[in-house]
Amino acid sequence: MKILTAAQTRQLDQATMQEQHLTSVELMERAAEALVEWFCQWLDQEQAGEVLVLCGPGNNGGDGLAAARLLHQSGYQMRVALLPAATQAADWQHNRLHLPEAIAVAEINEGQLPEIQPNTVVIDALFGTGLARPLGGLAAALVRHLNAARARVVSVDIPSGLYAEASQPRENVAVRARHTVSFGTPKLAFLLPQNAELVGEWHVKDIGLSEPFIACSTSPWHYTDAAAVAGTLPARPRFSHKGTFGHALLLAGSRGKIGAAVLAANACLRGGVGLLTARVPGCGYDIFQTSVPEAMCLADPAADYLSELPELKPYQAVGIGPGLGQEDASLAVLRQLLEAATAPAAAQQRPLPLVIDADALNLLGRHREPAGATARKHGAHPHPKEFERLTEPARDDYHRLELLRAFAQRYRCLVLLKGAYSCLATPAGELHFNSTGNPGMATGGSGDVLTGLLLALRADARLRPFEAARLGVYAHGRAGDLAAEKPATRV
Ligand SMILES: NC(=O)C1=CN([C@@H]2O[C@H](COP(=O)(O)OP(=O)(O)OC[C@H]3O[C@@H](n4cnc5c(N)ncnc54)[C@H](O)[C@@H]3O)[C@@H](O)[C@H]2O)[C@H](O)CC1
Ligand SMILES: [K+]
Repeated sequence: MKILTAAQTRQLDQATMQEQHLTSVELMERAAEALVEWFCQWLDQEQAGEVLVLCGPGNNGGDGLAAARLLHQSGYQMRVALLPAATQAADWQHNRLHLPEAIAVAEINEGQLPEIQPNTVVIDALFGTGLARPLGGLAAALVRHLNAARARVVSVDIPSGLYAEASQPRENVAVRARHTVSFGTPKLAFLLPQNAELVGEWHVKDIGLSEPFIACSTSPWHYTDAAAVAGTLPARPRFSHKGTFGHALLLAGSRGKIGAAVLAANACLRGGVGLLTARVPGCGYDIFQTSVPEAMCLADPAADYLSELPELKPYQAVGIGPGLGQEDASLAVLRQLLEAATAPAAAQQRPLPLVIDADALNLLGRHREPAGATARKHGAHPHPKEFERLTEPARDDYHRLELLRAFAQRYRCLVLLKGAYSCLATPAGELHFNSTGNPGMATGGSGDVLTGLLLALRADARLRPFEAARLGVYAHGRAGDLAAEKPATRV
């Protein structure tokens, strides 16, 4: 799914109206209906009590007025407060005229901010994608008043005061919503950790916006949902054999961290790799062979860490990092691997795909390796701290995305920045945010499992690098989501 800018969203509205012969009032009605449908499923009339709708002067406020009417018709007890402005949008005026008289309407002023209790349900329809500048004056005072009340807030389209895709100073005032109900496509702002407390849980409702327009729109931002990965994984042909799916090499483990190698290896096998060989330090040989009997194992001559790179000829992909440790000898192995994988004399028919993670990235960051030499044609997946070690400290989440994008473009590699919405940057400058996964996965070993899964998919020559990476990240999160759905086993 594409993530569009506020400007593109306005064009999308126009295109939808033209294509479907709709008036703007009708499109607003669709948005309000979608919001109300969500609202009614969230809280019934009794649970909601009195619902206060705060309306700004634009179409976001118009959505709020239309929703107030529809909720009133569904039996909710409604109250509306209007933010004064010199002019109001035409569709706002239409919906103001059609607001049932039974709904109490008040105009907000500095000395008389609406009464909001902690149990009040508030629909925030002050500003949406038309926000043109930071909130100030009465609007800012109102939003501060709302936030201080700690009420249950549902923001329409986007929390008022938050820009859809632009960075903004943290001191800017914005609504802190419990839920944000948006239309058509998600906003970039929803996917960034720094906005999590404002956006709350977000929901994107389909209001039938123009598919052809969305398909033609260009955007560097994408949201990987089930539809995006559907059909990516090639079927396993009946006459396939283990060679069909590739032979992967995993370089992992050090004393005390052989578990990381085991986790990555198991994930690689479950990811469907044809053959897996793991190179582990001498101390890990017995542990590994016992824990992962399906894999082959090469013991490194050093007991506690990896010190030698094995022959690479047999492999279609190499993964390095899980539990690798920080020994200089292991950094030397990593350097040899990077050199061998990129050297023109390499025997492979295609550049040897690498999956670089965890301690391997820390090694690169600690030694400030020239990133071009290390990352070219490879896939790396750091978490934010690891990424900063590879680049520079980010001013905020938007800046981090810029750094990520620039890094992937400059060094022509796929880079996955791990987080709640892990972001995969491509050499073409696209950013793909993953939709799956849950906080239960924020635990040691999750990253090792992802490395193993990505390694399996990269070893399968039938998948293109980007497709393999996007699918691996999606499937990893989905596995976590399925696990979270299972009832916990009590011992
Ligand atoms: N396809 C859709 O997603 C649909 C969205 N709809 C809703 O329309 C809004 C966008 O409406 P728009 O009129 O463009 O903008 P706003 O309502 O956000 O605000 C514009 C209004 O506010 C003034 N203004 C802007 N910034 C400030 C500020 N900082 N302080 C004070 N005043 C400000 C500006 O001058 C205008 O007067 C979208 O979010 C959806 O909620 C449609 O309903 C249908 C489809
Ligand atoms: K809003």
